[in-house]
Amino acid sequence: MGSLNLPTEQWAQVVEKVGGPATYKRIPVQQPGPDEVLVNVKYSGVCHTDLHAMMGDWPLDTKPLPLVGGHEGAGVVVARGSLVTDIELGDLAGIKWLNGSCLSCSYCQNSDESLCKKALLSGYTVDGTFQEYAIAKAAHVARIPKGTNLEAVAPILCAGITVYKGIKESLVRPGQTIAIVGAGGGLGSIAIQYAKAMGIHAIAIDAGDEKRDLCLKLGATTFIDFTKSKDIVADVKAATPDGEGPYGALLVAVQEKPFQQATQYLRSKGVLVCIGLPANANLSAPVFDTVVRMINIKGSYVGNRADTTEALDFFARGLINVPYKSIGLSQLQNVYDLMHEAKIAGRYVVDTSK
Ligand SMILES: NC(=O)c1ccc[n+]([C@@H]2O[C@H](COP(=O)([O-])OP(=O)(O)OC[C@H]3O[C@@H](n4cnc5c(N)ncnc54)[C@H](O)[C@@H]3O)[C@@H](O)[C@H]2O)c1
Ligand SMILES: [Zn+2]
Ligand SMILES: [Zn+2]
Repeated sequence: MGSLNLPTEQWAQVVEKVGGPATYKRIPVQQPGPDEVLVNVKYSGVCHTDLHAMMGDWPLDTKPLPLVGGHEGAGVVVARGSLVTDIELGDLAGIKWLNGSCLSCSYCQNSDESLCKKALLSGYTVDGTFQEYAIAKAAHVARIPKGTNLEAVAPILCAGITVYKGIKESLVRPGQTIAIVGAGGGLGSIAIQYAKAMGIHAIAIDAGDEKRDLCLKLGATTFIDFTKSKDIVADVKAATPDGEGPYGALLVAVQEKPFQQATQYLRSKGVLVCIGLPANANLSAPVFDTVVRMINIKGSYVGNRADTTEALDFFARGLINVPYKSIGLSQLQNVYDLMHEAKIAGRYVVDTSK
């Protein structure tokens, strides 16, 4: 194994029981296995998924507690296993939700790596990036170009990849309109900019003046406040040129209701892309309408390695300005509290040095 000088202990945020809170404490620095790298995480974005993981919201077990969350980690490679030859010590790298996958099952062969049954999930089935030193499979770490601002790029590693892939899955084309539901949050605010960069009009749906101002500043064509609108379906349709509704809807909200509404305002042949993962939520739609209006309903789950490279390339070209606020890793629980109340416009990024 090759490595730079490493400490034996580090600061981390550790979840010790379901429901939290996360505890800021010293833990040992781990060594990477033969096909892994150790990344000195400088900054990590805080995704709503981290909060779902701590709260035990999903029908999918985490690794046995204690768990270190986090999966938008941007940093520097400081150690690599003996089999790793294509990333150097000192290179910039990103740890994403998909920490590793088997690379040989039929899903991996088809580049649907997120569907791999042996996938390792950062901050969920393996310890993640809310620590100073985190491990990932070398094949899966994102290659980040030299000179990149690690604080600004961190949210691309989950939010960016996920919404970029989701917009592609929506099949919405340049010149057409997409509805982004949950547009003022982390995924949503970044989705507005990918849509804009791809030449797609975005109808942003969320709540409150701060999120409205942010969405419009980031390039949304229209903002609809779901707490004020008397008829969301009518308002969304009215925001499209022919009144028929958008070609696609990207659901990044953390409540069930908007998933049900979306099939009603999509234009015929429209595509509903489900990305948000509210706890215990179900999705139903009238069969008759779905058939005769040819509505498509699909899920989209992060992205593969090519999506990662492409999403980072949009960032590198200056097309995506992640709206983030920075805070010390020690303050993570405060971010979770704000997130739980839907009070975060954009993304929080934690700095692992404080
Ligand atoms: N599918 C995937 O691969 C994937 C990847 C990352 C995150 N996620 C999930 O996406 C969701 C969003 O994550 P985030 O980090 O952006 O969360 P966030 O808390 O930053 O944003 C969620 C937003 O949804 C808004 N919202 C709530 N109810 C709404 C409603 N009825 N209509 C419109 N907006 C509403 C909130 O006001 C908030 O702004 C989470 O459930 C997360 O787990 C999925
Ligand atoms: Zn995430
Ligand atoms: Zn696989």
